[in-house]
Amino acid sequence: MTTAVTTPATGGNGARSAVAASARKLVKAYGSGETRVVALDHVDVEIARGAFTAIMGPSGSGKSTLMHCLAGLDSVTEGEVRVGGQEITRLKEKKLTRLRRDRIGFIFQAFNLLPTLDALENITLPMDIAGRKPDKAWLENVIATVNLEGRLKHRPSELSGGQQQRVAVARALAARPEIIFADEPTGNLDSRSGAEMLRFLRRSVDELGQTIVMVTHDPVAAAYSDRVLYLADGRIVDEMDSPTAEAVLDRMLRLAEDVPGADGTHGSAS
Ligand SMILES: Nc1ncnc2c1ncn2[C@@H]1O[C@H](COP(=O)(O)OP(=O)(O)OP(=O)(O)O)[C@@H](O)[C@H]1O
Repeated sequence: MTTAVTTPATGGNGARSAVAASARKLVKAYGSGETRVVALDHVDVEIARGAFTAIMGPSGSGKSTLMHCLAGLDSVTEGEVRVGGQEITRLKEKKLTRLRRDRIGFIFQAFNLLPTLDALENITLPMDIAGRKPDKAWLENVIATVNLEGRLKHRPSELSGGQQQRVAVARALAARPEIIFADEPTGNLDSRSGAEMLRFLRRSVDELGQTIVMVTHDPVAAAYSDRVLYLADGRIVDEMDSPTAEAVLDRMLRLAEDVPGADGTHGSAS
């Protein structure tokens, strides 16, 4: 089974679709002949707008590849990907770059902050590069959401790891992207900063209406989401709405019995 059905977004304004991004019959293969690896095997998925979606699965199951294809960071072998209704798989690199810059936000494990800029300058940098003026009220809202009001003039070296991560979150939120992709965003944080970060992501969905897709190995992190998609061997094999950490862990263990390698010990995607 490779189908995941979206949860309808509540309270839509009618003009925007309830789906922020989608993939249809998405195949991504690396290499050819003997060394060909099918990382994604006919994946159908819809990412609900204004919701927090977690992608889980064992190492090598295709999580990062799915995220990169949905974000227009990686080309696809077959199938189509849409962001906000726009088909992106056949876009030329220049248009893709613009789409990523204007409509997509990223949070990676490494925060990629510029050391010579202060927190506020780091937050507005993508908009400065794009020549866009930040919406002042929105920016203040984002900064308040991530609790950075007292730290805006600090450089990254003067901030704790958790604070730096919050700057990275604020940077992703500030431009009001259509969708934010977060790849193991808590991977390099201690558990307290990680929990803080996840609460901010949750708040940005609840209070700012942000759409977030997060790749994670951690059932506790996944429990902050609205919906968990489980990948194994390049396919979506299960999904769960309103997850709890216990339910996610239980499902992972059961999938490990059904799908060889789904316990994360020897995942393969061949
Ligand atoms: N550039 C590449 N060239 C060849 N194979 C690749 C490439 N990138 C990924 N793969 C393969 O595609 C499959 C899926 O990889 P992917 O990184 O998406 O998995 P993942 O679920 O994110 O793994 P992890 O949890 O370990 O980060 C793996 O078998 C991987 O070896």
